[in-house]
Order: sequence, then C-alpha cells, then structure tokens
Amino acid sequence: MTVTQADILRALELVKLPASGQSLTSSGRIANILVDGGKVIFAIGIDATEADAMEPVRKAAESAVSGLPGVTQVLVGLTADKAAPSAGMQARQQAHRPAAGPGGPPPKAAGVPGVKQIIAVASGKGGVGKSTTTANLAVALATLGMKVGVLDADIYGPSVPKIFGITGKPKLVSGRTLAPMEAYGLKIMSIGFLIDEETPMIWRGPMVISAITQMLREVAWGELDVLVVDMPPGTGDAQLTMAQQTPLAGAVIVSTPQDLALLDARRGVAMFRKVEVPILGIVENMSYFICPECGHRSDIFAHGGARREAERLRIPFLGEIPLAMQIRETSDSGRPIVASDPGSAHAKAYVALARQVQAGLGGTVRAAPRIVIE
Ligand SMILES: Nc1ncnc2c1ncn2[C@@H]1O[C@H](COP(=O)(O)OP(=O)(O)OP(=O)(O)O)[C@@H](O)[C@H]1O
Repeated sequence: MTVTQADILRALELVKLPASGQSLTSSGRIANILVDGGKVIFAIGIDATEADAMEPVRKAAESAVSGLPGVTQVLVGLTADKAAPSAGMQARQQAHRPAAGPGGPPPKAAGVPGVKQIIAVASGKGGVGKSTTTANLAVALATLGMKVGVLDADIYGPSVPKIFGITGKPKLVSGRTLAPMEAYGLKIMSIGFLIDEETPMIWRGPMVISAITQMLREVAWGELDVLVVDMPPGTGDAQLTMAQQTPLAGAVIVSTPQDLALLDARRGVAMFRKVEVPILGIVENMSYFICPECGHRSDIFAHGGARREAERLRIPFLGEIPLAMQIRETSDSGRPIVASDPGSAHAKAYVALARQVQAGLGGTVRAAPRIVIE
C-alpha cells in the first residue's frame, strides 16, 4: 500500500503549532511532500528565530507520519527558506553597526552544555581545503592541551569521517542521544551519519537547522573546550541560517590565494559579520607549493593574497598552509598530518594556526573594526 499526500496531510492535522494551536496542515507551512515508495520527505517552513520552538513540532510530525500504513521512513526538515529574507533584512540593518568582536554581544543561539566554545571553519566556495583545515586545526588544538570535538556540518559533502578514517555509525546512548565517534583523541560527529546519502541535494539545505540542532543537542559531547564546526561551503541561505542558529564564538575563513577565492572569502567574512559572529581570521590554504622530491618552494599562485585581504578587511591573518602532497595524501587516507607526522613542517604550520585561534578565543585578538557591507 502506497501512502498518498492526502494521507500525510490528514495525519498532520493532528499536529498542532505551540503558539496558535492551529493544525500543521491548515497552517500552510508544509512544503514539497516527496513520497518515494515507503519513504516520505517534507519540509516545515519556519522563521529562523523559531528553530528551537518548532523542533518538537518537527518531531511530532515525523512520528505522526511514521504511524501511517505503508510508511517505512520519514524525514522532516525545518526550512528557513521563507525566513531568509527577514534574516537578510536584519543583516542589512546591522551592516552599518560595528561588527561584534570577542567581547561583543553574545551570540543569540543558546549554548551547548559542557561545550565551552564553538568555532566555525568556513569558506566562500567549495574545494579550498576547508575540511582538511578543520581536521588538522582540531588535532592541533588538542596537541595544545584542549579537549576538542569536531562537528561536520557540510551538508553538501561531509568528508570529516573520511579524513579521520572513521567507519561505522554512531550508537544511541539513551533516547535520541547519540555517542560521538572518536579518533585521535577527538569527539567527532558528522551530518553524513544523519542524512541519507540518497537525500537529494535540493533537500539538504532545508534540513540544515534541524540537523544542526540535533547534532548540537542530541550528541553526548561531554566536556569540551572547543567544538570545531566544518561549515557547508558558500554564503547562501543555508549557511547564513546555520551561522545564525549555532552559538558560535568565532569563525575561521579558509581561502586559497586566487582572486576569485578571495572574493568568495570576502563574502564569507561579510556573512559572519551580518550575524555578529566574530571573525577569528583568514587562513591561506594551498598558499605555495613544496616539491615532495627536493623540498623546493614555488609560489605557483600569486601567494600572499589572503594576507593582503585580511589587512584590507582589518581582520587577523592566521597563517599560510602550503599545497603539499603529504597534506593531501594523509587527509585523503584518514590520517591528518598533524596526527600522523606531528614533527613535519606542515604539521607545525597547523599548530601555529591553532595557537592563533586559541589566542583569538582567549580574547587577545582585537575586536573587528567598523565595516560597511558592500
Ligand atoms: N594544503 C593542501 N595541500 C594539498 N592538498 C590539499 C590541501 N588542502 C586540501 N587539500 C586537498 O584538496 C582536496 C579538497 O580538500 P577538502 O575536502 O579539505 O576541501 P573542502 O574545501 O572541504 O571541499 P568541499 O567544500 O568540497 O567539501 C582534498 O583532496 C584535500 O586532500
């Protein structure tokens, strides 16, 4: 027996909105119902500010539809797509205010118990080495004596499990709470464990809020000094909402030296400023090439662009990471270089980056100056 859209809407009549008591069906918030055999996927439209309040509604909708005959799997996402214009509007209003530094107003989203600070590693576009930087930065922070977790929130290409060589899935510890996976002394959770590989790309954006909320609140992180979040690349609505909904202490922007990547990095900086998340700084990845044979250094791209960009934007420059075969090989084979070859010059570059980030979190990096978003 195949479930129909009408069956689904009937089931959702029984789910009520907390504020108005109106049924979910009559609220007009249900969008894009997708039925694929026994699999049902749909979204509930919300304003970004309602994410926490609407999470119980999302769960109730999921369980109401799972009870229908013929349904084998239900995936419900909260989508802030409708809320994006208001987030943008708010951003425009804030654009002329001084951006918040580490001493500025606390982020709006609620903190995660046991987790002292959450930082985002972001990039204006894909493929610049954001996940490799996240992984090595996280291991490097741990070598500085911090208790570190990694949350892979890259909905479009979750690669953290691969970089850490993690196989298998996290186990439930109680109720809906998952135990994080562990590698190299870090606690690790990936959106790849929650979102089915078959989930169409178009669906992943709308699932961001519920997935990030789940990964922050329903994972037994324990006590952490810092949780490093590998953000989805780009500066679209999904990224903006995530930056707004995650209680971030700061953001690290990864860029390559090319002009185009720098332009994207600038957008990344502007996005975090819009939501008043302090920028810890920019890292230039694949900055120069080190020949694996002779160790000769070549500046294949006009290197140094990110440093100049950081100066221009008046944010800290966190350092240069070379384009090196060993970084790629270790990252692609599940042994980040800081863990597998800690004495190497490349590992030392990541440790230097980690020191800068740690200093930034400690409040020694000066507050970002007043900037006007173009
Ligand atoms: N400094 C580096 N030197 C050599 N190779 C690197 C370096 N940084 C990243 N890479 C390689 O570049 C590729 C892309 O890196 P990574 O997956 O970290 O990028 P990303 O920005 O997270 O990509 P996406 O946004 O698509 O997830 C990988 O094969 C990785 O091993």
